[in-house]
Amino acid sequence: MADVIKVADSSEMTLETVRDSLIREEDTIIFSLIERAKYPINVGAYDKTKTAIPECSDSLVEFIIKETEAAQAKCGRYENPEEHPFFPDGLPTSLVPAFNFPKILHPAAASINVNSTLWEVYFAQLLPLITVPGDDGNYASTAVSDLACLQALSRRIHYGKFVAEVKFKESPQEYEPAIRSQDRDALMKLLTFESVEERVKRRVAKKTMLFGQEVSLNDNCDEKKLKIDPAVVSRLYEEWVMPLTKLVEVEYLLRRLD
Ligand SMILES: O=C(O)C(=O)C[C@]1(C(=O)O)C=C[C@@H](O)C=C1
Repeated sequence: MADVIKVADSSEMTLETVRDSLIREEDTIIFSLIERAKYPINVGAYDKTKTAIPECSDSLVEFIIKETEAAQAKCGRYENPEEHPFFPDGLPTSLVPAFNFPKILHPAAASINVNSTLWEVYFAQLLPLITVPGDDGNYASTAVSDLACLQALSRRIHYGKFVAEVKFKESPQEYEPAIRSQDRDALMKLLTFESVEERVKRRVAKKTMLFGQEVSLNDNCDEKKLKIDPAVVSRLYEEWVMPLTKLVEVEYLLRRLD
């Protein structure tokens, strides 16, 4: 049986353990992208004029995400420093008893939320790469799949706060001068590990190949039947997922000595 999952406190977090969390999140992201790719692009889900819900001027996807976030906020989802809403304004407060999440991050972390950028990138650039053109009318299921992708991507990207905290704690003397001079470029250079990024790109492509294949009892994987293209997932990581994670790391470090 699997070990009981334990919540790490700051003294237990290392660069290795935070990287392990990013690796585990890859699975969630890839499975959610595979689920979204089951439907065509379904532009009707994104068209504000097509929602037809009384007194609602949002698209169906906005409607579903706002309503879901409100329900999840009441259940305490956003009390967890790893979770960030897409529509933070006016969210209801949690109705459930507070869980004592370990205080690992600097309090300024709470002001960092790059979900509006992720939202733009996801709908304008990423979605057309993983879906085929067409409309099968499954707008509600499509929107629910979008939410799963967005939440998984958002959790991964904002985990950059924990990565940055660990890096800072491991060598404050390296980071402090750049933080004091608010030098974004220097911070970006310090926190970048190109060889790690190369491994991430190769691993997500490999996972996409494994998770997205047709499983047959007779023969081996038919690469022509992959549910999404491994090269596309590798590209998503290179162009958006890792750059946004690094943006979160820089934003966090800039405020780390406040
Ligand atoms: O592993 C790290 O050190 C991270 O900061 C995470 C990450 C990533 O997004 O995967 C980002 C920056 C590094 O260049 C390498 C990888």
